[in-house]
Amino acid sequence: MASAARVDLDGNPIKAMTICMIGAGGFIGSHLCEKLMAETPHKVLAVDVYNDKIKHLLEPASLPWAGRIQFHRINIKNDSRLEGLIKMADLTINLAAICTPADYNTRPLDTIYSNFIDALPVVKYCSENNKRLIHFSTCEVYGKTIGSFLPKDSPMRQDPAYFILKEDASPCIFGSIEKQRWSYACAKQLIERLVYAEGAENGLEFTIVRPFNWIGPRMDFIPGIDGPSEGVPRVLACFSNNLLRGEPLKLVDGGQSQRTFVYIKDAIEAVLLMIENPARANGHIFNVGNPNNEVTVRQLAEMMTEVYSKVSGEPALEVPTIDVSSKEFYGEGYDDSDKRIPDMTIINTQLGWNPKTSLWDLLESTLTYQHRTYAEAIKQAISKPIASS
Ligand SMILES: NC(=O)c1ccc[n+]([C@@H]2O[C@H](COP(=O)([O-])OP(=O)(O)OC[C@H]3O[C@@H](n4cnc5c(N)ncnc54)[C@H](O)[C@@H]3O)[C@@H](O)[C@H]2O)c1
Ligand SMILES: O=c1ccn([C@@H]2O[C@H](COP(=O)(O)OP(=O)(O)O[C@H]3OC[C@](O)(CO)[C@H]3O)[C@@H](O)[C@H]2O)c(=O)[nH]1
Repeated sequence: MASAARVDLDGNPIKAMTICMIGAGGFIGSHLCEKLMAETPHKVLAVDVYNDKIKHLLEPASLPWAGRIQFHRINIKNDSRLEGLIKMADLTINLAAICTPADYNTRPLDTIYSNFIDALPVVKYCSENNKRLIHFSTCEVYGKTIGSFLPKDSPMRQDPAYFILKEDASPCIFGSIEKQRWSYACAKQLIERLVYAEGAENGLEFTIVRPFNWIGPRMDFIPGIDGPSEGVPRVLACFSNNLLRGEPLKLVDGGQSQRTFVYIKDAIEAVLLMIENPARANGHIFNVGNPNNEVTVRQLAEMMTEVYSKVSGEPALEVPTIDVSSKEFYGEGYDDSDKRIPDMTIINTQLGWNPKTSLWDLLESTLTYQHRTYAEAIKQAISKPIASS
């Protein structure tokens, strides 16, 4: 039976479009490409320096969507082919970024260039060619909550007005300049302001996405297995690496920071709604997160330890966590967001989207993937004698 014609939220038929996806080879990009290939008629021009996370979508030629996804190995810093791809597409999605906190204070210039300078031509080509842009920013543009400046024991800290982060109301509050951690968030803030100005002055049709800690399979890398041994990925991969190696999980400054985590598969649903409902998404900035999944980093470590024990069948360590200073773990210039709870009003109103997956469930499916993918390789790596110097 022919599948029913797909319609948008207002009942209009959805026409097949061509999407230029920059950064398609990354964590979010790979899941978005999977969704677009499996559930839509759209075509993807996948632009990235790497394609290992989307190779399963590109080969073999017998895949049902073959011909609808093309990989272009391009570094957008310096490649004249970029404008041509943007002109070929109906929509450009820009995911490209250095977005691992360990880089922000140690590679601040690369971080600023990647998140601001390198995005400038993408915005320019979209605006000059009247092409729609979905630009990926970050929840980190909010920085710290207003409540974090109140006395520690102030009851006002419990008032949502002091911590709920709202796209069209909350300020962006960063640390001082020598806290170079904020190089990333500040670069993201300025590119948001440039996109917004292109919309206001030149009519660019844009949507800005502020992801709130999206996690799931294929996020970052496991150091020493599919990434550099000395690499420091984001917390999911750090903790997964510790669990896979039977090491205690390191809690930076005691793991007191709070985060809300959303399952990548829930978040991708929100992005697909933005893609296929331009009339509802254009001109908006969207928080995309799960306010129901808030934990401290310490609680995340405890939950991941429990879930990993269940999926691997291995007992947890007697002492599953150790505290480390941020200076020791990240080096000079680190600082942190205290709390990140997204206000969901705008995305609910415009797109009717809400996340579905609990933190326990998303950790169970993600750690099952991590164990299945890496446990054997880690066992081999650990059993190999260290080459004598
Ligand atoms: N994952 C999250 O929870 C999260 C949270 C906040 C913001 N974001 C934002 O979402 C976007 C995607 O994040 P992700 O988690 O998929 O990260 P990722 O690092 O997995 O993916 C980024 C991709 O961009 C590519 N890239 C970087 N610079 C490039 C260049 N010059 N030319 C071509 N390709 C380049 C990288 O090779 C990588 O594949 C980023 O802009 C990030 O700031 C993600
Ligand atoms: O081994 C570890 C690793 C990290 N932490 C602490 O966990 C918190 C979260 O860290 P992380 O996931 O690396 O990143 P952030 O949430 O701080 O910022 C990211 O969020 C969005 C994005 O923009 C892109 O993904 C990025 O900036 C943090 O408090 C670490 O200190 C730990 O204790 N142990």
